[in-house]
Amino acid sequence: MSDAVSRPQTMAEKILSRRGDRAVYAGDLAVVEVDQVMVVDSIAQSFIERMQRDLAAVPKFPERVSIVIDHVAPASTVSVAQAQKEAREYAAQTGVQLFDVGRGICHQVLMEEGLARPGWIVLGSDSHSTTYGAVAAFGTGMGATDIALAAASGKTWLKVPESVKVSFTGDLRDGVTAKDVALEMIRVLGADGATYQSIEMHAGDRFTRGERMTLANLCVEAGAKAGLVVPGGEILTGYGYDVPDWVYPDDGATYVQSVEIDLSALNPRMSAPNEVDNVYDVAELRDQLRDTPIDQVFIGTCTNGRIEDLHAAAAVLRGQKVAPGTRLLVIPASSEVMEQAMADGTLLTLQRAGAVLGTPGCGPCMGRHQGVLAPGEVCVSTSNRNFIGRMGDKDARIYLASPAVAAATAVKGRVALPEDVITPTITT
Ligand SMILES: CC(C)[C@H](C(=O)O)[C@@H](O)C(=O)O
Ligand code: SF4
Repeated sequence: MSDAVSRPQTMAEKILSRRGDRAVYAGDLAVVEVDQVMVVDSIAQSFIERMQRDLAAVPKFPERVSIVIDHVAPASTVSVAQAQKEAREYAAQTGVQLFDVGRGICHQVLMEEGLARPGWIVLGSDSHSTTYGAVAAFGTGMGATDIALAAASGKTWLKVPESVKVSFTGDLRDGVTAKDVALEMIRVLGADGATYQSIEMHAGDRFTRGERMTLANLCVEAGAKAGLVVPGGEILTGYGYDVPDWVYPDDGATYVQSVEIDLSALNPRMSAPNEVDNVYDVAELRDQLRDTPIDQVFIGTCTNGRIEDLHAAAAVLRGQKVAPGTRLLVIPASSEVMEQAMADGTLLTLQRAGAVLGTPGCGPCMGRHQGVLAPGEVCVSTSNRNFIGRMGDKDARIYLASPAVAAATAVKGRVALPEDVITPTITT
């Protein structure tokens, strides 16, 4: 055991050891305490059924369980409304926390509420729960049964994942964003290139919390179990987090693969249908798609619906108009983001440019409501998935990009770069 304890560990191994009762390494089975269990509306009914019917249990620590009504909010059909009503009643009965219609997308809300913190284990009934890795929390998605077991017992078990080390070097050029980095990372790793692995991202002090969320969010698109960003920058200084010393990976920890991404060499990137790792330079697709009108542009989601994303879009859209024939939907990731964007005039800028604003939540991201696509339609979206049928009809096509590229595309009605819209100011 003492020998085992002294072996260098990755971040995933560190967190799973700390929240369990022994030192664990990739391949071991770990039984760990769970700091937060998050349930989304779409899964709430099966979660409640597992708790009540299968386990005959109540949440062991109600304050460690949250239900978020975000995926289809406000409700679109009677059956959705009924499921949400049951979720509300369940929260009232058991004392678990409820974040109702309009509060926002689960991952954004948990982060804003301080329900994901460095060194924690956060389980969500949603695959993009890797997002919590932005603040060095081991976040991962699980199905209703595992989520219910964790809520009932306060614990979970899992196989400790192997880790992939991704090191970022250099600095981003102007106009290149964390979304471009995330898309490039998924291209390099491949859509199933990190299956059941933890992607450990070494970024130094680069990237804000929101940008780190974008990076960790996309990790599941390489199949990852978790996406952990080594704490630095704003995480140490900006949000009052207590970042424990033990959370950092050890020198000499074991990685299955090490990848280096030179940020200074990156251009704005875009993922073409129908796989997230199908990534090209925007400039290349702009040329290829010169004659393809874009029907819908969607700015929002847990990937890119934060205030900095709306600012980036507004910077391009200020004084411009959305192209005739193109719809621009903007859905802030949370009520907090919406309030900030209201207070600083961002929403007015977007609205004046012709954007349609929606209730904070997932919006049309997974094709359930608020902007689904018709057969043959083409959409540029700031979300994280472009699979066949993801946003509506199976013959619609989805391109994934950063908010600035999405905004430029809305103005041009064709795939475009911000510089196609904004003329650089010449200073003397
Ligand atoms: C509804 C939910 C379970 C789903 C997920 O797991 O990710 C959704 O959020 C998505 O993005 O496809
Ligand atoms: S915004 Fe999209 S990706 Fe994120 S949780 Fe909602 S449906 Fe899933």
